Amino acid sequence: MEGPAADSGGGGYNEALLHKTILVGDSGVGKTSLLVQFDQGKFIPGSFSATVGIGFTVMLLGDSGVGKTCFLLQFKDGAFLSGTFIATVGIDFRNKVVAVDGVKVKLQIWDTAGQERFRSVTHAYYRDAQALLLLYDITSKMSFDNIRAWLTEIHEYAQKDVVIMLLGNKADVSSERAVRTEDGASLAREYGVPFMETSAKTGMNVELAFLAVAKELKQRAVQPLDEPRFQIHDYIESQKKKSSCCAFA
Ligand SMILES: Nc1nc2c(ncn2[C@@H]2O[C@H](COP(=O)(O)OP(=O)(O)OP(=O)(O)O)[C@@H](O)[C@H]2O)c(=O)[nH]1
Repeated sequence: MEGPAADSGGGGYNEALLHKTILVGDSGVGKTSLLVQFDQGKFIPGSFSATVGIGFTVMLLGDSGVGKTCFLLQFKDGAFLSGTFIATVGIDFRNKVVAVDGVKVKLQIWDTAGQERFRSVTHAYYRDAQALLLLYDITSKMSFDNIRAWLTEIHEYAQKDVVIMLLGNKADVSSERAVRTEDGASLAREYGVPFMETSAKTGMNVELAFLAVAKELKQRAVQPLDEPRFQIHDYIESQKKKSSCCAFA
C-alpha cells in the first residue's frame, strides 16, 4: 500500500509506483485504525471518534533544506528533528485535526520534496491543495530569491483561489540571518499574501500558520451570512510573535 507518498527513506525512487489509495466503508468499520496501523505500526484501542466532516489539504513548498519536514513534524508531534538532514523523496503526508471556533477541521498536510528532480511529481498534486505554505530559510538568500519562481509555478499549477502564505523559517538562527524581515514582508505585500517568520526548532508561529489557514478555509466552506468575513492578514498580524522579540529559548 502506498499513500500519496513515496518512501522518504532515500534510495531508489520509482515515479511509476506513485498512486493514491482511498479507504471507503461505513463509519466505525476501522478505516482510520487501519491507516494508523500502517502509518505508525500500532493500534489505538478505544479511540473511535467519527472522522470530522470538514477537511482540507495543505501543501508545504519551498527549496530543499528550508525546513518543510521539520515544520510539519513540529506541528504534528511538537518535536524538532535536529542533526542529519534527510531530503524528502517525492511527497509525504500527515493528518492533524485542529479545532476552529469549536469545529473539528482535519488538515491533510503534504510535505513535498524541494529538490528540482521531484518537481514533475509534486506539480501533479498542486491542484488538489486548498492552501499552500511557501517556505524560505532566512539564513539562505538563494531560497528567498527562488520564492518568485515558486509563486510562478503556483500560479501555473494550483487552483486559482488557493490560500497562500509566505513563511521565513529558521528565525531562531538570527546570527546567520541573510534575509531581512522587511524584505520578506515586502515580497509578501507585492503578491498580496500573508507573511510571518517561523521556527520549526522553537515552534514559533508554526501552529499559528496552520491555524490561520484552517480558519480561512473553514470560513470559506461554511460562512454564516451574518458573520463578518475572517481576515487572515489581520488575524496573523494580531497573533504572530516577532523574531526580534523574546520568543526564543
Ligand atoms: N535552526 C533551525 N534549523 C532548522 C529549522 N527547520 C529545519 N532546520 C534544519 O534544516 C535542515 C533541513 O530541514 P528539512 O525539514 O529536512 O528541510 P526540507 O525543506 O524538508 O528539505 P527537502 O525535504 O529536501 O525539501 C535540517 O538539518 C533541520 O534540522 C529551524 O526552524 N531552525
